[in-house]
Amino acid sequence: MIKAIITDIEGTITRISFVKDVLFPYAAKHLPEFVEKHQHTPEVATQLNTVKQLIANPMASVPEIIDALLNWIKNDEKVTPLKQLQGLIWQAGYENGDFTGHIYPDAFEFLSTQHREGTPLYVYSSGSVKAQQLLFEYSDYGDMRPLFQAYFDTKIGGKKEPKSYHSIIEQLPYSAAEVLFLSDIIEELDAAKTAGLATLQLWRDGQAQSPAHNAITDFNQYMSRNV
Ligand SMILES: CSCCC(=O)C(=O)COP(=O)(O)O
Ligand SMILES: [Mg+2]
Repeated sequence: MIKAIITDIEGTITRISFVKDVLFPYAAKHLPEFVEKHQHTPEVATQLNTVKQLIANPMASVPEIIDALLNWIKNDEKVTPLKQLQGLIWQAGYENGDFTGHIYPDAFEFLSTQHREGTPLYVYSSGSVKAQQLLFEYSDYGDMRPLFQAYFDTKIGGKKEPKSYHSIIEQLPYSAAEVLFLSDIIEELDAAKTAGLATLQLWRDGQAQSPAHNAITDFNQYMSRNV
């Protein structure tokens, strides 16, 4: 029996094009100035040091670090220091009203219903916890943060690695089999299933499907119990 739900964000409850065509370009546009300006604040300096390690260049200059980060944005690489910096950069965009966090209407209805009926909801996304909370605080439906119990990002591990799901389950008062993981990406669902979680794929944008996981095109199908 499912007692809790962990949801992915992009492609599952949020349109992929909102992330790719709105959030990523905003981050790319503002990242150089943001890094130049905040490079000495501890929160940013820690991430810049991690970038230096990842590009195996301990002496990398700020422009070289910026180039690496912009390249990762271009290739949609889920690299933790980039995701952490993106969260910090998007804050201004949300606060200035440049955009609101996209949530599919059926996803909002589903999450609200589950919350109302007492099913605890958790988030696991490659976007940083800060980025997740901003998206929900400034969502199309207003502040959705009260719907969620806790948030996980790649600080706990990559989403395609079973051990990340083991680590999350260790922090929850449920066994793996009692938790449903929602995602649009087969490799993430495979990793969750290997860790013992129940899985359900959201198949909204023609993503690859796998017979290993139930799939729905929107949450109305889940709510009418067609899965
Ligand atoms: C949390 S909003 C930003 C989304 C993002 O940066 C991202 O990489 C989305 O990855 P997900 O794991 O939610 O598919
Ligand atoms: Mg996703």
